[in-house]
Amino acid sequence: MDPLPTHIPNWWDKPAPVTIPDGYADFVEQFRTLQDAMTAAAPDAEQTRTASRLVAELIEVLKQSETDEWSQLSGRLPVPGRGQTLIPVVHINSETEHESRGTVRFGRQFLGGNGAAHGGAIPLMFDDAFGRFANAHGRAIARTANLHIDYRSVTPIDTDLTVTLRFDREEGRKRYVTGEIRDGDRLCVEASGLFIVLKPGAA
Ligand SMILES: CCCCCCCCCCCCCCCC(=O)SCCNC(=O)CCNC(=O)[C@H](O)C(C)(C)COP(=O)(O)OP(=O)(O)OC[C@H]1O[C@@H](n2cnc3c(N)ncnc32)[C@H](O)[C@@H]1OP(=O)(O)O
Repeated sequence: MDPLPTHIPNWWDKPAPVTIPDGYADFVEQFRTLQDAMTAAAPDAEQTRTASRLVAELIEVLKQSETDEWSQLSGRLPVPGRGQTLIPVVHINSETEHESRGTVRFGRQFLGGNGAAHGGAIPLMFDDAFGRFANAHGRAIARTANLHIDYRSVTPIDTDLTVTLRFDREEGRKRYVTGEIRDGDRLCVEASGLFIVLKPGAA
């Protein structure tokens, strides 16, 4: 597992960092496994009742620590996937200011049909990966203005795929990024995005 820092950094101009408890990263991984297991299962009535009771207990435990956006942990961890269990996790193997290379594996929860990843999971992955990359390397905060996806061939689930992101150019407040997913040599997806640096005072 990727090493977990002990605190969340301030991505926006917000108060004090939040402490990450021991075991939280493992819990996030378990939660992703739960989503895969849920998708892959065909429980009988008794198994459904048991699973439902356990999930109800889990909800009760988590609700005890419900908090605001700036204190929550999910989506804010400075690690691959950011602790956001909805998003396919891109593991970065190498990165410069201009290019990022890594891997992604779409688990069973991202199944569209017949072994192929859902067409909506792919832009979700790119928005997050582009968003992180476009905002990395000391660059000022920018938001996605547009995102374009070309599905060139089927993207398989449960397969280690390579992801490449490129920071193509910057024109004033506009940042242009492109990327692709490959299964071995086979091109699965091409993507491009426009990120716009926020105007002073914009949130
Ligand atoms: C959220 C970030 C957290 C960062 C923290 C640290 C990172 C931690 C990791 C986080 C990883 C997750 C990252 C998720 C990233 C999202 O998903 S962000 C959420 C999705 N995006 C949004 O909600 C954005 C909604 N839209 C907006 O807020 C505004 O439209 C925008 C995009 C800020 C632009 O508004 P604006 O600043 O008023 O821009 P404006 O002055 O109208 O236009 C500027 C230029 O851009 C052009 N332009 C504007 N929109 C478009 C467009 N759609 N198409 C083409 N051109 C356009 C204009 O024509 C203009 O061109 P020029 O005349 O200068 O040549």
